[in-house]
Amino acid sequence: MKGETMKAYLILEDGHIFEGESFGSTKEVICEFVFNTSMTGYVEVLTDPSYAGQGVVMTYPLIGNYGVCLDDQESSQPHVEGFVVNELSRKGSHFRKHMELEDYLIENDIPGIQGIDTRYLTKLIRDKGCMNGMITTTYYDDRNKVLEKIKDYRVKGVVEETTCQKAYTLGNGKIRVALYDFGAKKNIVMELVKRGCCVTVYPAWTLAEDILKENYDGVMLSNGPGDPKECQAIIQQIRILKESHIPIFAICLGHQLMALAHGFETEKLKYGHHGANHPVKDMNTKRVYISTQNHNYVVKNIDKKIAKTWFLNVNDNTIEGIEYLKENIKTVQFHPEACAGPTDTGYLFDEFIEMMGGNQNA
Ligand SMILES: NC(=O)CC[C@H](N)C(=O)O
Repeated sequence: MKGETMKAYLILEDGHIFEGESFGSTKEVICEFVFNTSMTGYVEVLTDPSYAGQGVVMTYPLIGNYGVCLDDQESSQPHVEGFVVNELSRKGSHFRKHMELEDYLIENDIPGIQGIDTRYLTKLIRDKGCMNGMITTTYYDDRNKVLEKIKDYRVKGVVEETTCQKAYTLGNGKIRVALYDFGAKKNIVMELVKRGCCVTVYPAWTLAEDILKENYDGVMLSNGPGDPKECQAIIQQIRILKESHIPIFAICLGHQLMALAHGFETEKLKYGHHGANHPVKDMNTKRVYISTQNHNYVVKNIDKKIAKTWFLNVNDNTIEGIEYLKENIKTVQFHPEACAGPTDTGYLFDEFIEMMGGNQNA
């Protein structure tokens, strides 16, 4: 409750218990915890649908200091299940601020816990891998009972939860793009609209034939939450799309699903990449860009007869982008639409425009 301090606990599946102070909603949640290394952009983090099923630990120690500007939301509401910070700034200061972070979390029923040694917690997740956990204001005498529940938790069915319910169109440019929404961030649409596109956003369960019959200039596959291998029905539709030779650009979950549609494999990383400071190398030009990332899974291997690695992660050499050799398809694991975050790779949207034949009016 706002104004009052109430104890809260973060209980991890390995038995670690952190005591802190509750903020935002006081409801109890169980989710998978990951850490995010961004120094700013907590509103964008909270509202990135790819976090559905996950709780986020911010490594930057002071969160909330510029409040919440609703225009910064990446979707209509937060998708993070729980929020862990070292110190919550109760009073934010910014000329664009609509409300305090705490009020925003109360309004959206998202529990937060502050006063946590997030440096220790991050090291723990880095050493042991991302873990399930619970945020609760209840003190449990019998921890074993809740530990069972915590361990049993799985991130599941989250694309269905975050995709739009009905198709809608934004922008009135000449280039017509269909965007498959697996839990899309708003800024993907905005980057396309800015470049003269008219974007129709489709629910994740849309059939490829319904998109193909509209004769779009290109298709975008969005980011989204969960394990890409869960999305078998979508992968089937992507196979149909790619057979049609329509230009396709994909980001994050879309990139993983396109790889699976080609018979490549994905795997889960130990603690994923979540932050606005991940260096990626363009293997064609050997240039390094700083990118924003939020993923737990990666494409493990590609068939060199079908595709080549386009980007590599400079920290751990994982695949960050794929170019398909004989198809008009390019995909990236990171977020060129990042907002807030580095905009270094925004030019990839220009490349997509080129893939669709260019824009005379741009
Ligand atoms: N941002 C995304 O699209 C994330 C993709 C996928 N859910 C992962 O964790 O790897």
